[in-house]
Amino acid sequence: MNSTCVQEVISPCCLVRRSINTVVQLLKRVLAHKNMDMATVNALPYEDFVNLLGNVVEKCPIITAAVWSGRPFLNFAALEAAISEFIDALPESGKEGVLRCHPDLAGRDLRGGTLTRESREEQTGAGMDALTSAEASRVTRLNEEYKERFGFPFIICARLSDKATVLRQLSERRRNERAVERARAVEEVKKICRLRLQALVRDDAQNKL
Ligand SMILES: NC(=O)NC1NC(=O)NC1=O
Repeated sequence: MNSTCVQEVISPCCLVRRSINTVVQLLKRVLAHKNMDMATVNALPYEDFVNLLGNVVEKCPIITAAVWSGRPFLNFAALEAAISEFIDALPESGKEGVLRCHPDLAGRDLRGGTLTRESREEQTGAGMDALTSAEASRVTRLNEEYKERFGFPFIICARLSDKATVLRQLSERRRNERAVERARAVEEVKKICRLRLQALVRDDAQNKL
């Protein structure tokens, strides 16, 4: 190490400057992340990529971690497709594992305030926090029946549903055959994923319609 380097490493002034730079970089990233374009996403280091996009599939950051190595993504659709393809390539037991990472609708986590931020916003948006006591009992009973039958929770994209739709679908879908219902639940996970991604990453194709 030459003397300039030594000075730079030990100079308090230099250390302060570096800390400020780190904070500025972090702030820039946080501000940019509200609605990142694809170039920003593609430039994210692994840790930031997973920190920012790790919950696009509920409590499955491993999926985000896995697709990171597929960068650069050409566009939003390519990123979304990489996530979908990862899920599709899982064995059925893996897909069910992904489904089991989802909280019940209007379940204990909603009541106890332990949902992820995304899930809370989605469930409250669909009125799951405003059920009458009769509705709440019905949802609890049907959720339990559903889980008993399939071994994973009932999943529906809450942002695309309202209270009536959730109740109707829960009642209807519990009669499905197991493989049909598993595929249906995976489709709902992908819809949830798309909307979560759109909240973070600019989908340029959306504005061209
Ligand atoms: N079980 C279930 O559908 N959960 C959810 N759906 C959704 O859009 N957000 C959720 O937490």
